Amino acid sequence: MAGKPNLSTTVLMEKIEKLTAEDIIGTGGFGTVYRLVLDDQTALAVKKLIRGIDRDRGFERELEALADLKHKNLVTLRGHYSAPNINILLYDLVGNGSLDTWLYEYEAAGLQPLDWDTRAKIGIGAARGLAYLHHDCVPRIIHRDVKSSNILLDADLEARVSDFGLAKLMDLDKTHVTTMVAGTLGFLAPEYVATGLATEKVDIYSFGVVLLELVTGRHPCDNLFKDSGISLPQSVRNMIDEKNLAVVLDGLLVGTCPDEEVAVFVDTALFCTSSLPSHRPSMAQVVKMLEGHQSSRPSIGNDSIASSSHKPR
Ligand SMILES: Nc1ncnc2c1ncn2[C@@H]1O[C@H](COP(=O)(O)OP(=O)(O)OP(=O)(O)O)[C@@H](O)[C@H]1O
Repeated sequence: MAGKPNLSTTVLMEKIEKLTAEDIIGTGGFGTVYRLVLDDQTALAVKKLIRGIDRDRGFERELEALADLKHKNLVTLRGHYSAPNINILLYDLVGNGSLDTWLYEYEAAGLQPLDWDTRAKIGIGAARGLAYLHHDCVPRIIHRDVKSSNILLDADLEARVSDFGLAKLMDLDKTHVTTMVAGTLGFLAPEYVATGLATEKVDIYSFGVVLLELVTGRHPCDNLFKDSGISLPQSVRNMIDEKNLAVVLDGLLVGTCPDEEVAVFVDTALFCTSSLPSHRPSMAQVVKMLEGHQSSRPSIGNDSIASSSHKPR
């Protein structure tokens, strides 16, 4: 077992073996995630991978490199454990769920809709996390599966990017069967779908889609886009060409946010989702563009849309 928790592997594995269906947080393409609270109240997310990790192929080294990464906008990998029949990743538990739940299922989850300031904070935080992976890690890390369900929110609704590095590991092991390439259609850069070749620009495209989710409140896999064959970025481009920014704004935000801030987010998102990868900005540029909007912004709020009165799930 690599990384933290302050427990012997045996004790930890005993606790993990006792996890039941009641402890399940959710299931994704790589496996099932459980909540585990240790005696010292450390809360962990235990990801049980559906297929094995081949320990001879450098995965241990890769996982150890991932466990070394610390950034306030990344979900920390605390450890991993591989044995013939069990492969486990241990992460910090991020207590407030994923961004997609907050955007699309907030009513069912008993949450308040996200206000503009919080959405802007989440966009900037996620951009910083991704910029760290692209620019500050050696070798650099391409996420490959950037999407709103991989952006978790902590107690302060700060973004924590999850699942980085995992797509590459599992792709090497050919276990991720959700799509031919890692990722979810709707978020994927066209050249990634066509070639399967992942570069930083693939993440930047997907991040642009996430920015559009924050602004429009629309999921890129919405039937509307599937039926029309037009992607979320293309649909926003078309609408802005024809009319103005207000037509693309999430109805929940109308009248609550300054046009110039929304414009910065939309411009950045459209820049990120340029069809030619070479026309897309770097993540460092994205952070600068998004941060640029903050300095002189007036605070405009709407009491019906809360940021601080969220309820934990
Ligand atoms: N560190 C964590 N803290 C809290 N919840 C988590 C954590 N990691 C994952 N989850 C939750 O567990 C569930 C499954 O997550 P997982 O990352 O396996 O799949 P996904 O992102 O939903 O889908 P995919 O595998 O296709 O990317 C999701 O509801 C996710 O929000």
